[in-house]
Amino acid sequence: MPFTSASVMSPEGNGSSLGPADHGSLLDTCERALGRARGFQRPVLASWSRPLDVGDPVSVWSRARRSTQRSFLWQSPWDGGSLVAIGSARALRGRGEHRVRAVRDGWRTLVKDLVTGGDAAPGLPVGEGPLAIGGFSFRAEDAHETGRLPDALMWVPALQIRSTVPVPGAEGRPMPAELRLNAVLLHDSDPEQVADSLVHLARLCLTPDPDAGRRKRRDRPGRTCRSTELPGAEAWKGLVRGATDRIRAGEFEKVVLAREVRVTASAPFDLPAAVERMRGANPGTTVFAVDHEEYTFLGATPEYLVQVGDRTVHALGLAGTTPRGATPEQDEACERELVGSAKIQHEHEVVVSMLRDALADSCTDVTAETPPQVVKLANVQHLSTKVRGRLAEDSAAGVLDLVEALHPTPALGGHPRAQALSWLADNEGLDRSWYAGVVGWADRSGQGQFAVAIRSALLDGPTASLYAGCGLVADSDPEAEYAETCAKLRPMMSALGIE
Ligand SMILES: C=C(O[C@H]1C=CC=C(C(=O)O)[C@@H]1O)C(=O)O
Repeated sequence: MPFTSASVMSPEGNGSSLGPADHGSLLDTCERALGRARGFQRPVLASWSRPLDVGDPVSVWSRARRSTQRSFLWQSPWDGGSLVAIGSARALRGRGEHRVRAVRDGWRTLVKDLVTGGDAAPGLPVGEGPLAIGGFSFRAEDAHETGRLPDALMWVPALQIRSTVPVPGAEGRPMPAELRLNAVLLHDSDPEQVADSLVHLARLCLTPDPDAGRRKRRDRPGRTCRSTELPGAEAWKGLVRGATDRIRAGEFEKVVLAREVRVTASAPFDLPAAVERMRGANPGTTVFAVDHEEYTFLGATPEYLVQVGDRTVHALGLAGTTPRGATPEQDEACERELVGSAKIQHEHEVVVSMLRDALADSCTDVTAETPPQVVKLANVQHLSTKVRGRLAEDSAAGVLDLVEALHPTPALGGHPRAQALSWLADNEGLDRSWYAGVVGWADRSGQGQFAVAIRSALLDGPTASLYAGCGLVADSDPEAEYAETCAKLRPMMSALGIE
């Protein structure tokens, strides 16, 4: 594809197009990577960047996501970071027990010979250079057995745009961002061809979509939906009773039991519209979407597993739930129950103490905030505790090592982990896939952010699997737990337009 300076124009005007000098600099980066690939006789990652102005990054994702097999959207309230990634320069895979480590090792090897070019954008949230993005299923075997999303899939995107999340009302107004184009060069690659195809991709992502307005107007088509609960409501409540029996018998202390609602619609779901609704209705959550082949996994989660920036580590204990009240008085009563219930406190403390212990292996100055805070979401409220530490001077651990150490926490699996997971494997009867897994990104110096993928759904055209789970302890009540899962499912139902 021949390059012309006018061929890569974004809708946002100045600062948002690539020129011939950019093309020359990108080509130079690819040529240097080729030289290194020939010298070392191994694949070399080339990563070229430049500052750019973008309007709403979500609109870039919306128009470009289906042009390649993989895309990624990330909008986080933690540091206001936004990431849109299209295409894949290199997949990093892992299987089984050591899947996170396998991905980490693949990533480390790839960035060892990294060749960079262009200019990085200053002043963006944490994260630097090319990123590895993607996630891990709840349990290593799940996805492998059923062939939906892989156990572990991270990849280096061909195109990544990092910026900050637009403040409400400012969507579409140009703001500073970094465009980065990545490719892996082999000893026999043609650098000109590589550079041209990256420019072609950038054009695709940055060129305005004349249909964007029309698409917004098609927001809620007259779609009809058929839903099935897996398992059925009474069977699920029976499982709750079975779990609490085992807990009282001393087999384990806590288990997080989930259920699925499978929805078949008369027409495919409108995912850009769903993302818009999730963003609008769930402030304070991380909105993510992972496109992999025909599947899309998306969610708006209030929980993060771990964040590493500048050698500071943050983990979050989020466990213990009550509904939101219909009036301020009722809401306060629900909050009092959340804060005052010994059962909920216990459910929460199990998570926080595991996080504290796990961080202590690689961190100094590990602290957990006390007392736990109350996080209010659209229709539920949770107990929340931030746990923080500093990576020890002699620690080489990065964010992926912490993912391996922490996942799954007792907020998703249970405690003790092995016994709870074994009970779930024998009884839950669910393919959780990436629900209650982790989704996020890592940079080459071990910084990164991983969210816990709850309040999420896995979509395949007109079929959606929605998930929700509850932490069970000895005195959990099946009816109350069932109602809690209904409340947790509601935001995704509304986002997808399922009534
Ligand atoms: C497992 C889920 O939530 C977890 C996170 C917050 C509160 C939870 C609870 O109170 O049970 C769960 O541990 C879910 O939303 O599917």
